[in-house]
Amino acid sequence: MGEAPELSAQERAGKAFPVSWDQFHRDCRALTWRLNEVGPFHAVIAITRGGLVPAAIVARELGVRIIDTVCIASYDHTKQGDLQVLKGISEAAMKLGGGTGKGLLIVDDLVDTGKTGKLVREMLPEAHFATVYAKPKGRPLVDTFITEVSQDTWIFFPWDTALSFQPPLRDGAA
Ligand SMILES: O=P(O)(O)OC[C@H]1O[C@H](OP(=O)(O)OP(=O)(O)O)[C@H](O)[C@@H]1O
Ligand code: HPA
Ligand SMILES: [Mg+2]
Repeated sequence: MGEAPELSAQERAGKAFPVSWDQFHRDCRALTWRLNEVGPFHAVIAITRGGLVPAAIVARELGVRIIDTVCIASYDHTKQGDLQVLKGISEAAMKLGGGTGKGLLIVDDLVDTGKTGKLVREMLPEAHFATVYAKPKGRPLVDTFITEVSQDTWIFFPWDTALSFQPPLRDGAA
């Protein structure tokens, strides 16, 4: 008997949570309302690539113009592999955060298992970490987030999706 095919994280998740551009923008603005109570921040550090979009919106709302990136890859589409730091935090941003990240705001689209967030927190232990969405395993790592979804939910972001035809419920049943 052959081995069962390995399930992707998305397949394991089961439930789908699609997010439109409009919803994402609203959620980022709601996140900023909360962050405004915590700041001011010297700079925003976006965890690429998913953190780039919320970082742009949050930085615009908070009037922060210094934005740096930490480039980490872990999921190849929906399978999580080893974390790879492709680019670290710049020296200039490190200096602004006094070497520990104090006064810096780390932004990502979501925390899932928390592996990515943990790695960045280790680089900047005193920074504030904000994500738009959080799943229970990663939630303890995040200082501020907007919406929690269950661990068995897969979030579909608007930059990964497109509008497509859906057969009507009744006629489309196979
Ligand atoms: O909490 P974790 O289980 O570590 O997962 C969360 C991370 O996974 C996704 O990034 P991904 O590695 O897919 O890269 P991307 O941002 O370039 O899409 C997401 O944007 C988070 O950064
Ligand atoms: O639920 C998710 N959606 C999109 N990307 C992800 N990366 C980890 N978890 C997720
Ligand atoms: Mg990411």
